[in-house]
Amino acid sequence: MLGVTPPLSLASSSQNDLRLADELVKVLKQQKAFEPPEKALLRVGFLISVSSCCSCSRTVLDTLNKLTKRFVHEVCREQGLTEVEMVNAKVLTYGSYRLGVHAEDADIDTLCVLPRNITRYDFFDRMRSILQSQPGIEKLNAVEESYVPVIKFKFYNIPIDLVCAILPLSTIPEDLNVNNPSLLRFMDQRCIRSLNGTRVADELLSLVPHVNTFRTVLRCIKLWATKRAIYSNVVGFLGGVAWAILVARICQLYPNACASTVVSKFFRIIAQWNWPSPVILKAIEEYSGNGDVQPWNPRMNIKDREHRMPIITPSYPSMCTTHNVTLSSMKIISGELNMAAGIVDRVMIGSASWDDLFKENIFFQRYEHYIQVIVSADDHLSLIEGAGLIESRLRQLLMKLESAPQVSLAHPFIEGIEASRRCTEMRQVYDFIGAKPPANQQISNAEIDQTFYTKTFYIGLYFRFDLKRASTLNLSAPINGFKKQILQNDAFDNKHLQLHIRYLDRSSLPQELVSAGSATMKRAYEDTDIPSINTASIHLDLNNDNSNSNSSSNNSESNNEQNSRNHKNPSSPTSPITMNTNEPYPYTPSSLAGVNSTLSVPSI
Ligand SMILES: Nc1ncnc2c1ncn2[C@@H]1O[C@H](COP(=O)(O)OP(=O)(O)OP(=O)(O)O)[C@@H](O)[C@H]1O
Ligand SMILES: [Mg+2]
Repeated sequence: MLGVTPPLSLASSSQNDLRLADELVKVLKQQKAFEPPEKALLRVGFLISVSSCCSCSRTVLDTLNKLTKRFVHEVCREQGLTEVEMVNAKVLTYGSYRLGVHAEDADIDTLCVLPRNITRYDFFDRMRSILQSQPGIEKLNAVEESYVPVIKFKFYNIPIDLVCAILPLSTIPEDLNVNNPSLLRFMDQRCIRSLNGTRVADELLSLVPHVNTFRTVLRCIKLWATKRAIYSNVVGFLGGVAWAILVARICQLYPNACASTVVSKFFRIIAQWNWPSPVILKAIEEYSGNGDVQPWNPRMNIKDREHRMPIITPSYPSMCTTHNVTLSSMKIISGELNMAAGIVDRVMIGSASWDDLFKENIFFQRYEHYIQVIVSADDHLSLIEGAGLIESRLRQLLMKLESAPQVSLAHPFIEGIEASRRCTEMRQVYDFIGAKPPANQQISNAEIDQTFYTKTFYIGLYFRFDLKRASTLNLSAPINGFKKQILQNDAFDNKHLQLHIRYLDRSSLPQELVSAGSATMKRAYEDTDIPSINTASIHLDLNNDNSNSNSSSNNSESNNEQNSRNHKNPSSPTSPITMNTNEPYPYTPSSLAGVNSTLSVPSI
């Protein structure tokens, strides 16, 4: 038996379900949930021409492996070691690539496994320079201070995440078994976390009854979650590993069922899960007392009790993959699961098709009210760094917004949207970065010739009451609180970066956003006008409290001041606050109801 409870059914699937499973695979292929063979070859083994000026031909993973060995040998030589060639290092994969479920546009998650004489500093210094000078590598960004330190880049346009783990070994055997727990004993926390991705992927595959069924179902769920704009760990939804654990759990509960049956069970069971009961694939291994990485344990750690939808990795030390989930994102995920359960029920009886499951959620048509968080820079590298910081902190803003009594739902779009524009007048700059131009015409008309870059994050807002009838809504405390937090952060480079937050109603959104679906928004778009604030429809006061922001956000502040003056509603103080009946509530509260206690996992 796999899993922490006996299976719910050992039955095999019906002929009808088997036929639907075949249809599902066809639809997944049409939807590019499988990587086409030519791209697969580029990643793993086929020879490609590196560049016109270079006679050698290599593959992405093969090249990374060779660069890693070169890097380690260089450092060993500098350390004066003899027999440097005897010291080995290697690259492993993790994430969806290792699970065998990566889609056409997925990243490759890679891990450099390094011997004990190499330091993390060497990796971020020497390895980074080696990568930087490698043909085919671009957009390199090292995020050294993150929870799992990583170097991100594109290699022949394939996004790569490269992390490193230093093992307590003098050389790394080619046939290293990463699942050997004794390896963890003398490793630092960051290395343990980095190694964990590979260990989790291997263990996940060993904990499901049929790997092929698991993979098909996971491809289906990943595609559905992407189309419905709920696939993203960083902004508070679920990322690849969390969806993988959920799918693996349902596979365990129906070990003999085919993919279509498992998909239908998946939506019903997860929609009714008795949160915060955790989803686990095996009993969590207790803290061994070695090192300071403690497995997830809500009885011992207060922080772990805050997790709303705990989905726990199987390998020691078990971690919660969903600590970013907020009240709003939980409502949204539950609503989407319920809707999908209804669709799949119809697919199973032949009154709907799989394509109906993968209809895009048009985020930019769903809400009346949006907040734009615009980070801008005068060079692209600063933008990448600044935007990374904002994205990783966006959850703080979401939590602040959803704690405002009037806000029923704060829904982040799953990714920031990049734009760049060459500006020849200062007024274009102000317009582009979302700041108000100064009153002084001379400054505003001043000529320049420079390209500016922005990354814009969107939050859809749903209010508890009808804004047209209610008083002016003051969201200045959460907005300014968030701004202050960012601007005071040392990692936010005030010299090159600016942050502006503003309100837009749906009619003021960039047109291409409103017409494009969530999945097609992945591409950055260039030279696009971001409209100025539509003053006629604003009822939102973002700047009416006592909290002050850092001076570099002055433009935005004065902008908001102006707006709040423009939009005082004379009847507001006495306007009754009414429930919003104009717009159907996008995720019904009933989507949170329903408990299936028989499925809950054992107490922890
Ligand atoms: N919140 C998290 N908690 C624990 N591990 C995580 C978390 N996010 C990422 N990881 C680890 O990093 C790996 C790669 O993350 P990533 O977001 O690329 O997901 P993925 O499974 O590779 O899916 P995708 O196809 O979207 O790339 C995960 O498989 C997991 O091992
Ligand atoms: Mg990945």
